Amino acid sequence: MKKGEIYTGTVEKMDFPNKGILHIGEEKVVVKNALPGQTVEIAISRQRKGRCEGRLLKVVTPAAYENTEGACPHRADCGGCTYQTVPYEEQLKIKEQQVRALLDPVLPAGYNFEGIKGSPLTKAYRNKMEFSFGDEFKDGPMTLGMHKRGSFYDIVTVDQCVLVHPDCCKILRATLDYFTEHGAVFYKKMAHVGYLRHLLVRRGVKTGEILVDLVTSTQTEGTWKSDKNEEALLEGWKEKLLGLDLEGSFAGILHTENDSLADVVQNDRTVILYGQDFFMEELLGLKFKITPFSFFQTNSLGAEVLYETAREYIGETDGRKVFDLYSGTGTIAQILAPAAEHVTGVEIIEEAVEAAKVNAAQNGLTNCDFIAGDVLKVLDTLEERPDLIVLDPPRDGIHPKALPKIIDHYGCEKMIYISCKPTSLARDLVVLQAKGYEVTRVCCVDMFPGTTHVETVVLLSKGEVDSKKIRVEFSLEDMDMSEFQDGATYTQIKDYVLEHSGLKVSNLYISQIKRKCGIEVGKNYNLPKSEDSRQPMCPPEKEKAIREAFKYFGMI
Ligand SMILES: C[S@@+](CC[C@H](N)C(=O)[O-])C[C@H]1O[C@@H](n2cnc3c(N)ncnc32)[C@H](O)[C@@H]1O
Repeated sequence: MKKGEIYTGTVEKMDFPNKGILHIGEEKVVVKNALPGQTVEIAISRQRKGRCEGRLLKVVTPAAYENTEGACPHRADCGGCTYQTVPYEEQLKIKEQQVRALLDPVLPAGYNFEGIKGSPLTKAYRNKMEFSFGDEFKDGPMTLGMHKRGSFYDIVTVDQCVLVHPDCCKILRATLDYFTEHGAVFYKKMAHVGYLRHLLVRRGVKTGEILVDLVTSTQTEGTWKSDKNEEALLEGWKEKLLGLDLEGSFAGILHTENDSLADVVQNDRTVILYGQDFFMEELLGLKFKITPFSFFQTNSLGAEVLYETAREYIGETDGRKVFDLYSGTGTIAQILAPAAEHVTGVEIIEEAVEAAKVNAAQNGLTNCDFIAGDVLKVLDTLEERPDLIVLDPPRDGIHPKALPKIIDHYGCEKMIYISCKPTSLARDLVVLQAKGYEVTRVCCVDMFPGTTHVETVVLLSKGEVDSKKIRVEFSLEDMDMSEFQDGATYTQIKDYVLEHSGLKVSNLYISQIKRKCGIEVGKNYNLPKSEDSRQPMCPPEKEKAIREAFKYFGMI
């Protein structure tokens, strides 16, 4: 098979998270976003080391189970939801199969997999959305919404997005119309010029409280046409929002300045234009204060199912000391605190830790402490010995140096691992089992209907180390074994860079920076073939992001 050749075939299954698998003759081809049962036309995009990848050109025949009724009108363009046309029961089946396919090779045969729990809401379930300003076509009119499927630049206006409450869509539309009317220009992320960057909308599903934050650059000179100064421009925007006919009510309208080169929603300075800089949400009878940039599960009702599941797995906490590692705004800590003797939460985002402290006080909990810092470092300073540990790390899983530390220094009878990425979970479970933990219960909770994401909850109990029980027969195609060695794989580094800076980096760039940092790259790997051959050199912005990933993975 050659790059560019076009074929038609039927998708057999979908590997995590969105890799449709089909065979053209004897050849296995991986096609992103192609659903099982669909007959698709594809163009071969990559053929390397026995792995063939194709680009989806069109769906020739939909799968028998697909149903477009009530599906999102933006689904063809927006990169957000792959499973829009898949009935919910079928989505759950696909996700369950994908998680099992990743866990089966690393867990003992017959392990206790308890299935998948669905989300109480399958539409309008998200309490948070980050929209970007941009355009859909080169020099087209300004848009505000999500990245077009597979595109780094093009933005599709998603004012009928089905994942959020209609209030959020009205706010999006009003904001886009207002700034278009005033001739404001969006920030071009490669040229680093322009004003409007992102619109963050958070709305409590239980409380109906709305927090809106407009993120702009500080470039005010010549970036809009109306005669208003910045203050007047933002005042007009605020008034427009306050005049909307919404079901919920505004807790706050904010303006954040961000001049970072990376395309991520973050703040340099936030000003309150109306109300306050947080909104309240309720989970399992507790109240939580949520600030614009702190982590809070995006599906409030789904989070209740997730936390109930974790609480059930944990069982008795009476008189126990608990560590909640990667605690965010302290939700899990506070759900466990009423019965526990003491709970310690550790979280890297200071804003989230401050919110956790306020939340615990408001919920009348006096036996929780929250520490701001990197789990890897904070673990060295804790004197308390926990009876139980809850691990809820970010997508990359637990830092390769932090996991052995957690087990060796604090390893207690029971641990709960909540994971939003089954590949990193599978990797960490190998380490946990090798260190004597047994997986006693596993189940999935779907917090993200319509999308390919899924959460997995695992109960681990300390048992005897029995190497025969530990199966490490990985398919190298699904998982790179070098993930278990010191440092990180190229895929992990790429994922980290994309997630934390919004930048895409190539293997070539990573290897260039590895060399600069004196890290082993492998003989002749990505070296130019001859002295005068020209290779693109990693731009400074990407170098910075790659170095940050190296630091995160403890490689420098
Ligand atoms: C999946 S969230 C879980 C949050 C919380 N348990 C909840 O359910 O809301 C992961 C959290 O880990 C935090 N985090 C990421 N890296 C960290 C690190 N190295 N040390 C401590 N916290 C970290 C993130 O800021 C985020 O709040």
